[in-house]
Amino acid sequence: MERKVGFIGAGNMGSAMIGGIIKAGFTDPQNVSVFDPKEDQVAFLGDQYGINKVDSVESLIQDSHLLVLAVKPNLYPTVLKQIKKHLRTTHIIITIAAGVSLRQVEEIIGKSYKIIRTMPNTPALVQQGMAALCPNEQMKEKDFQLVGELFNSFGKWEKVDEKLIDTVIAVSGSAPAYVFMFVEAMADAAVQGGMPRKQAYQFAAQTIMGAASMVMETEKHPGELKDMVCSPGGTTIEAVRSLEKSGFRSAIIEAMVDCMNKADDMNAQSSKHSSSTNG
Ligand SMILES: NC(=O)C1=CN([C@@H]2O[C@H](COP(=O)(O)OP(=O)(O)OC[C@H]3O[C@@H](n4cnc5c(N)ncnc54)[C@H](OP(=O)(O)O)[C@@H]3O)[C@@H](O)[C@H]2O)C=CC1
Ligand SMILES: O=C(O)[C@@H]1CCC=N1
Repeated sequence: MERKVGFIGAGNMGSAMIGGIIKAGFTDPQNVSVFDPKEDQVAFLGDQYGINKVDSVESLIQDSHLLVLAVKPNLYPTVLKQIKKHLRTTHIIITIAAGVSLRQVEEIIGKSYKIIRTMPNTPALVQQGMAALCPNEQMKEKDFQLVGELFNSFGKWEKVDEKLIDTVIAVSGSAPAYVFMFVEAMADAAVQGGMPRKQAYQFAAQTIMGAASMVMETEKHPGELKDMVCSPGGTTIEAVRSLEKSGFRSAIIEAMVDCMNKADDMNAQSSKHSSSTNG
């Protein structure tokens, strides 16, 4: 029972987690259940991974130990109210939504449940995810270890204080989108230089993956790694000069600050909503 995982919602993020979990063999596919009103999506996941398709949230809860709430943040209050009456205190409730705090979840279902707020990202699909985990007080060490193992199956994770979660959203949850834009822009330029587009994506993506691996494996300062590419009077320093002129770093920093501010606005919105619906 311990490794039975139920997904309420299996859109972009839920299905990425499911893909990683099955590929890593965290549990048998028959131990993963999914409930989502999108029938074609559920059928696709069932065919692709051999997981259980269930037609009610009640049976999913009944048959799962780990419950992943993979619906949009605005649906959290509705879904939490719906599942509340079926929950057992042994369940581990895993939240993944931007802007929904542990406190807000506890305000709806009560404080006696094991809840862990997490922030995954879509590279989970290829087992290269990065996630943050913030457990509530009911989570015991063995519960936390189990969730850690679940998240290990689709990438890396760090335990963080919940007050850092908006920063996590900016630096990893939302960040794959900016990296995909970077790949696209690099490929566009390579196409402009005459390279076929498909080949351009390979060159751009492998270069980003290689550079990221150098940061992780050498533990050298990224500035030093950049300097190692810049030959005096060479090509790279021309590109670096051009990027600095266009405000490349500032554009990234500003984008991430906007991302954090948006997450903070979402926190405020959902907090207003939960206090208005809970008296
Ligand atoms: N996408 C990402 O990269 C990341 C997303 N997240 C978080 O993950 C959560 C889901 O986001 P994402 O996967 O992008 O969203 P999606 O819209 O792709 O997926 C949500 C899924 O939930 C379904 N759904 C709607 N209502 C219910 C319900 N009552 N019960 C079960 N399923 C339901 C939706 O169906 P329908 O479309 O028919 O409504 C949809 O298939 C959000 O809270 C988001 O903050 C966190 C990190 C990264
Ligand atoms: O865009 C969003 O709100 C979600 C949260 C992190 C990634 N996607």
